[in-house]
Amino acid sequence: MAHLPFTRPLIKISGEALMGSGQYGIDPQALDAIARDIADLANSGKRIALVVGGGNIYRGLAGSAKGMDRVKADFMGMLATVMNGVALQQTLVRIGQPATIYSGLPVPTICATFSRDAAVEDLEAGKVVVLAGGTGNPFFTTDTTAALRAAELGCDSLLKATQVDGIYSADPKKDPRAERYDRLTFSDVLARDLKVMDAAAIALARDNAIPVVVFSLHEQGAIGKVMRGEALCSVVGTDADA
Ligand SMILES: Nc1ncnc2c1ncn2[C@@H]1O[C@H](COP(=O)(O)OP(=O)(O)OP(=O)(O)O)[C@@H](O)[C@H]1O
Ligand SMILES: O=c1ccn([C@@H]2O[C@H](COP(=O)(O)O)[C@@H](O)[C@H]2O)c(=O)[nH]1
Repeated sequence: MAHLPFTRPLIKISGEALMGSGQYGIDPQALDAIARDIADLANSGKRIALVVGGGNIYRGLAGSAKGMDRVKADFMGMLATVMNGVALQQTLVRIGQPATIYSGLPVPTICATFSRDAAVEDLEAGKVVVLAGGTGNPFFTTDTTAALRAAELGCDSLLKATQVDGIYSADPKKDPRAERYDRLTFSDVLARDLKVMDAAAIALARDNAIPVVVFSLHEQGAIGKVMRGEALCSVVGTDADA
């Protein structure tokens, strides 16, 4: 496993990872562990932007499958990511790591609406920038948000911290015979319809030449470990990188 040379990563934190061993919501211990891992990385000089998912609270598709209007359900999903984002930013600040939060969905009583220039200024000042509220639009996901914000903020990589230790030939939670890949191209992921991230996110990362790294957040210090080449991951790049 190789050390990852990135200095300005955008890290997408899975909402489900915030549940810890629970089935729903936010586990304070899991939140604390993730925040400490991120703070260690920030202290090593990396400029870090974070996009947080909402799968521990609400997903629009699940809501609409049960009869909810899709657009309203997606707004509920985006609100879930605002809750996770506030929890993460507050935990970072509590442990001494300067951090700001912006939301793509305007909720001005809670936090500032996303501004690219303000977020870049915060990154340059060494603050961790938490990006909640998705893109602010229904029919998208926080993976697409992560690829979009990575391009807007000039990030050099998109690290997807999730439930699985990489990209497999099929969903490893459903197919125990699925094979894990160390390296893939964007075209591989799209052509083989590997559903670890949605196609819109992969296409945006490809078009902006932003490598994508998928790894598991389950181990203590997982983000630091993957950056130092001490944990499994799958790297998606252009044909030239592969
Ligand atoms: N080919 C594949 N390789 C790896 N994982 C896959 C693949 N296809 C589907 N998956 C599934 O994708 C999941 C990760 O994406 P998912 O959108 O569910 O969660 P997330 O983006 O990490 O965040 P959230 O919990 O906030 O929704 C993995 O847990 C895995 O079960
Ligand atoms: O731009 C966006 C981002 C997210 N949503 C909704 O939020 C939930 C939670 O995000 P996950 O990526 O699934 O963690 C998602 O299911 C959508 O309902 C959105 O509408 N627009």
